[in-house]
Amino acid sequence: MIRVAGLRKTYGGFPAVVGSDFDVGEGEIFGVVGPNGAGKTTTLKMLAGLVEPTEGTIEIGAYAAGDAEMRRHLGFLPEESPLYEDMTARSYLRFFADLYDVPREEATRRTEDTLDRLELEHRDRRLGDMSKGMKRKVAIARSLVNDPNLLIYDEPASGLDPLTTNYVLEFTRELVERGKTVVFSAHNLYHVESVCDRVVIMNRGEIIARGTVPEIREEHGETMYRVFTTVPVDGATATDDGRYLSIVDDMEAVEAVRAEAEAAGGSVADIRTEEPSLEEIFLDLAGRPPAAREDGRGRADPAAVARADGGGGDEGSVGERGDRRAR
Ligand SMILES: Nc1ncnc2c1ncn2[C@@H]1O[C@H](COP(=O)(O)OP(=O)(O)OP(=O)(O)O)[C@@H](O)[C@H]1O
Repeated sequence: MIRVAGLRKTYGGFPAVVGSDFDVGEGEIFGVVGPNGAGKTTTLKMLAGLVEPTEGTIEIGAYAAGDAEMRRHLGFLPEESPLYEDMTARSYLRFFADLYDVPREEATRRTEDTLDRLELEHRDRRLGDMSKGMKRKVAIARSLVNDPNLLIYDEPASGLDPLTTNYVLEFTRELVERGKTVVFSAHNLYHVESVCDRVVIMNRGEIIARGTVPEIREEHGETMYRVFTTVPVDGATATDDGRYLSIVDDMEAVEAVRAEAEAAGGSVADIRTEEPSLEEIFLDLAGRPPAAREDGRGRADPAAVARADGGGGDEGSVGERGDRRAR
């Protein structure tokens, strides 16, 4: 549905997006991920035809990005959605439906359905008196008034509480189940991991990884193995339930732990694999923490998780991986 080739955007010589290439299939939910300043918003605005690329092409179905006919089938949710503060949710949505010439009855049905699904209460309250989460729901409903088949959502869940975030992400998934195509950006990698079919990871204007989350894991991540033995082996730590834990990064090392345990008269009691999260892969690729962690809205710090559960849980930590990899 979307074909992007050689896309580049510079602002007064500053490269915000550097030679992007990617395709998005019809009915796909596609994530554009990266830290603040990675070039996500610029990419999405170019897709929506709101920013002119410096170089490159964007085809959306049979149209070029920005084509007036294409825009009729597009719903864009900006990162910050300024709403007319004095309007109520209902009057605001009716206003936008009128701009798209949606018949009144149809518009009412469509917007009420969306607001029901998003559980927006107080639909006749002034937008200026609504919370951030409520405003975001109204903005999402606005992106759907023209029943578009392509939705471009810039950070749809950014800054929302966990419950509202969940609603928004689930709702985004539902849109795809209803046959729509969704491209959305996020700096919280967990949001993307839980929802997207495919992603591109951007950093400083560049795509540094792409594919499904399992593909990215396979290409860039490293599966770790937590091997529990009944006797101590070199480098293992004792667990609360009287076993010994070794963390290693390949099957050869697993076999070495097994051989050592058996030589000491013990055995391997359990082996658990541990897949790296997208965030851990990002850390490895970009070499610095994503913004999600900087603003405290990201996933829990894995090192803190490991500390809290004594290192014996299924979730590993970046620090732990680094420390034990030497085995
Ligand atoms: N209109 C503009 N003029 C000049 N520089 C810009 C403009 N818009 C974006 N930039 C710069 O381009 C880079 C990419 O910005 P962009 O907003 O696309 O990033 P982003 O990944 O969406 O970040 P965020 O998560 O903070 O929204 C940033 O360094 C930004 O400062």
